[in-house]
This record gives sequence, structure tokens and C-alpha cells, in this order.
Amino acid sequence: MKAERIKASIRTIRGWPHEGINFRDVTTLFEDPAAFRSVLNRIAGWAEEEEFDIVVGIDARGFILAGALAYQQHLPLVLVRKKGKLPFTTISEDYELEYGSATVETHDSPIIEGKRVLIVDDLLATGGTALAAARLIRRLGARAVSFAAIIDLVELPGREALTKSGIDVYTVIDFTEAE
Ligand SMILES: O=P(O)(O)OC[C@H]1O[C@H](OP(=O)(O)OP(=O)(O)O)[C@H](O)[C@@H]1O
Ligand SMILES: Nc1ncnc2[nH]cnc12
Repeated sequence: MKAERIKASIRTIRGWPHEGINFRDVTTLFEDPAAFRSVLNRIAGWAEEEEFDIVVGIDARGFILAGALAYQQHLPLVLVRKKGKLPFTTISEDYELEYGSATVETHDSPIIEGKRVLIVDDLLATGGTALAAARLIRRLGARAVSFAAIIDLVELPGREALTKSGIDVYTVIDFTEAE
């Protein structure tokens, strides 16, 4: 499937959650099985050349992609969640994003120690969320080596910030603010 056809399956909501934000809503892509499969196949194709042994999914839409990838790759899946959602002992990191600040957490789990990690989310904007996840991963004795998402908001510095931190970045679709 062509990238333009995948892009057309993503809905834009202007002025949500704040004025000035064009929210890229992937729920319509998830409702389109051909587009969803195409995204997963593209990420899986890229992942063949990457070396990682665990998948970390980011709350909330990243979970949907990360679960499918972990299944396809036969790898463990670890969740990075928004603050206050995880039941066991957690570690947390604060970060800034396009519209505010937030905190992510993950379980203080030994499964990740010593591993090379692929982080998966739906969208890359400032990179704040992914870098906070990478800090959690480092604190657990592992290394974030790869990052995959559906969308890159290309005018924001996420790709550069992740690359500078030594993380390989793959995204399927670019969006400019004007689109
Ligand atoms: O690159 P960044 O600037 O960090 O932005 C990307 C993050 O923003 C969105 O989630 P959001 O924080 O809106 O949370 P949600 O999953 O609760 O909608 C998106 O799903 C990414 O996780
Ligand atoms: N414009 C946007 N659309 C969807 N998720 C986002 N996260 C940060 N910016 C976003």
C-alpha cells in the first residue's frame, strides 16, 4: 500500500486538545485493516535490520502497535504508562511535550536488564515521551537502541533528539503543520 493511502486513513482534528494543535488521530487508521496491516508490515520490515531483544510500548496508542510487533517478533513486551496506572513498584520520569508536561512510569522489572530495546509509539513530535522512556530503560540497566512510530511531525525536533541520543528512528508517515 502506498504511503499516501496510509496517510489518508489518519484523521486530523484541528484545535484539539488546544487551539493551534492539529491532532493526528490514528484511531481511524486502526479501523482500516489494510492500512493497519501495511503500517505493521513496514515497521516489521525495517525491524529486520535492527538488533533488539525486547519491545517497549508507550501509553496509549503505542500499545496497539507494540503488542502486534512483540507478537510478530516473539519478544517480551514491557509497558511505559502515564503516571498512576501501574500496580507494582514503579520508577518514573517527567517530560515536556507539544502541549504541556507529563510523567511516565514503568514497573521496576528485572526482565529488561541488559537488553537492547525497541520503543514503539504512534507518533513522534518533540521526542519528549520517547526520551523519558529511554531514561526509564537506562535506569533499569538496559539501552534504547531503536524507535518506531507511524507519524513524524517533521517540524518538531523529535527525530533529531532521538538520533542524537543514539537511537535509530523509523516512521511511516510525515505530517507538516500546514497539512
Ligand atoms: O514526541 P512527543 O512530543 O513526546 O509527543 C508524542 C506523544 O504524544 C502523544 O501522546 P500524548 O502525550 O498526547 O498522550 P495520550 O497517549 O494520553 O494521548 C503520542 O501518542 C506520543 O506518545
Ligand atoms: N499533533 C499531535 N497529534 C497527535 N498526537 C500528538 N502528540 C503530540 N503532538 C501531537
